[in-house]
Amino acid sequence: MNTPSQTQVRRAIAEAQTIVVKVGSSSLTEPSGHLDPERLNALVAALARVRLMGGRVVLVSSGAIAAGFGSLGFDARPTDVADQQACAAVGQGLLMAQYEAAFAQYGLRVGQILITVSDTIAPQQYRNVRRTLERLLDLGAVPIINENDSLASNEIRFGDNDRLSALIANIVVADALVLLTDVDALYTAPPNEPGSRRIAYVPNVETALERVQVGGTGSNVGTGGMVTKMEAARVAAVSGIPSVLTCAANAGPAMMGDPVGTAFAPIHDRGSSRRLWIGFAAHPFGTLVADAGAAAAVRGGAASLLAAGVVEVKGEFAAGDAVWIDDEAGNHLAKGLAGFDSEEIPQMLGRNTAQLRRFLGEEYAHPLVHRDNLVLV
Ligand SMILES: Nc1ncnc2c1ncn2[C@@H]1O[C@H](COP(=O)(O)OP(=O)(O)O)[C@@H](O)[C@H]1O
Ligand SMILES: N[C@@H](CCC(=O)OP(=O)(O)O)C(=O)O
Repeated sequence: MNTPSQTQVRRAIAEAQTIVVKVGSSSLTEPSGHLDPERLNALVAALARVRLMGGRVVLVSSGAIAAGFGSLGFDARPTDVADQQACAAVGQGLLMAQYEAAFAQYGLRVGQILITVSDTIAPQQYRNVRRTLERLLDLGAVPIINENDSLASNEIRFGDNDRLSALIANIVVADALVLLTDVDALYTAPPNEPGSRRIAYVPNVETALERVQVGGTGSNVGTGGMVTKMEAARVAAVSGIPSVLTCAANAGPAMMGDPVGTAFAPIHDRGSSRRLWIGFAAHPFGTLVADAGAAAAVRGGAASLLAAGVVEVKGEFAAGDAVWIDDEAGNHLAKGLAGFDSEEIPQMLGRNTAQLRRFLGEEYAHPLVHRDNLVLV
């Protein structure tokens, strides 16, 4: 696709019908670990304006842990995972109470959705999340999403909400993603470094990253810093979604297409959101090793992975879990959702569909990974 100009990208954001806005912990709380109602209300005012003008707004809000630790008696954001989960359980309620009251001033309802990575990998859950979000938007409500910190196991937590917001933008087929944080833009290096300069427009986030020095969080409540925000902007860009990164105080102007913060152009046309979700979110639990023929077929982009072309299965997984598809040299070719439990697969390897049907029964006469559930990496 042709690279759009900054003006075109800003205009696309201003005209977005469905918009996903992500706000970080540091933009909603005081360092002491209490919500800052003034900043939260200012953000809600900007979002309500877009909603009342007919836009469909999804808010991905961090801040549960930051809002909870002060009330639970911690002096600072705890580092122990169980402490963080307890703080999130308390803080999420406090956060939603504030949002409910703030949106109610504009006659708007909010709906809370808490998501874990593992909840959203299985096709059934993916469809449920999508359907609930769409119905909330159709009913005029503002969905407010956070990671389900109290349940998510640490190994597969997103941890920050930046990447989650880009995946949500995919799910709701958003026209724009707005990343709000405590710095007004992306800089050529962390803003406290002398000589770092604001970047107003990034036509290709993948190549730009080679020239920008991004660092971790600059606050004591945020997570991920600019690294995960760039990853979110990249996921949005390759999904065909323009994005803008700025500080929460600039939320209104950013959504109006004013030249604030940093705008990122889309770098591909839109793909299937479900496939993108598998590619970006699904955490692989094992590996299917393809022989040369199957590897070539998978690389071609339109083939399912058949048991006849698989030489080895590694790891333990259940049907519906994500797996890597590797070639025999160990290169990752694709990510996909397995059609069978790992323990069922060894007896299927090397057999064609007719043999699977004859020896194992009709229920085994299917691909190990169907092409609809497979994304090249
Ligand atoms: N190149 C960069 N440009 C801008 N900010 C950067 C850069 N590298 C690192 N940062 C840091 O990223 C921080 C924002 O991330 P984070 O603290 O995780 O915020 P949030 O809570 O909003 O997710 C900024 O405050 C800044 O200190
Ligand atoms: N889900 C967590 C998000 C953790 C976090 O701090 O994220 P962020 O501020 O977006 O870097 C919370 O609500 O506290």
